[in-house]
Amino acid sequence: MAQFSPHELADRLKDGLLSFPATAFDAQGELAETTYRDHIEWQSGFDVAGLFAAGGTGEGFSLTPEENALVTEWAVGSTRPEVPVLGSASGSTKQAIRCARAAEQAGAEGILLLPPYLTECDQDGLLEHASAVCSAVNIGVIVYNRANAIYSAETIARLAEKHPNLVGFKDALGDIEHLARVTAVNGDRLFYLGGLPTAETYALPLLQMGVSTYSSAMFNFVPDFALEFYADVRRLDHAAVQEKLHRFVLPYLDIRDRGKGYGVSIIKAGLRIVGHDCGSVRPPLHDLREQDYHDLERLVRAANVADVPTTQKGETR
Ligand SMILES: O=C([O-])C(=O)C[C@H](O)[C@@H](O)C(=O)[O-]
Repeated sequence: MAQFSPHELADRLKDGLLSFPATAFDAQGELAETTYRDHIEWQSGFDVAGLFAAGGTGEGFSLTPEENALVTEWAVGSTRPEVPVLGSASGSTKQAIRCARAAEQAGAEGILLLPPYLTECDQDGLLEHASAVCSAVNIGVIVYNRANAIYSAETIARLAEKHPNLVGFKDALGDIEHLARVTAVNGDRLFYLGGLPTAETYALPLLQMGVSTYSSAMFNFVPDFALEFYADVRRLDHAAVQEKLHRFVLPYLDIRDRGKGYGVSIIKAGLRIVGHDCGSVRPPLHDLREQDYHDLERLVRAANVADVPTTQKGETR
């Protein structure tokens, strides 16, 4: 049973950093329950506004619906009670409904609706898809504007009018005109969160457009740094944001951009480096190549963004 109404949830999420925990796998690529629960406990011990299980960084796209339900249940059971957990829904409309209902049953406070796979879709199709998921649950729903699910401002308005539990719009398109339309048409009926890869990069300029928070993938392994970055953004402290971009975020992007899918793989590498190993990524992603791993390790040390256990020093994987 959810503790927050959809609107209470939105109020809570919009003014704090959002955690998107990695999903832990064992050496065979199967879910690693204890490691995952430990990771959630660690992550929820920080001052985050919400925790999104099985999102993009959580490789939600590589989980079966049964695994998705388990991961959400474990997250709900391992987080601090004050930190709301949201589940994810993806794939066909039927599968997304199944995931959304399972998350609600597991005690999730909301759902992030990921894009459906493969096919292109027009606005009527997207409206029907998102509408079916919103109708299937009572908890809050956030749509993820990305890939084949690009919602027009009008589609969002129609969804918002029909479904009081649609509370948020997460953007990973990064098209300023599109975002301006969505925010102008929908105003404060929704809250807006940034979801471009390594969302810190865009956080300060997007705040001007009403995007008051973002999904921080790097929070997984440099939580203190990510929280300080968010605080700098909200204080509009340009100098502090620039300093952190130069010291860590930009050189981090240089490593992330060396491989497709590295946006997620680099998080698992970072977790290993800081001593919170959550295993490898699942195909179709692959882990960082050795040189990239070592470069990330050197960067984490040089930028002084996390403690690196001494046993990790110079260790090859
Ligand atoms: O679904 C997710 O995990 C995210 O949206 C995380 C993002 O990919 C992004 O915001 C990031 O990399 O910080």
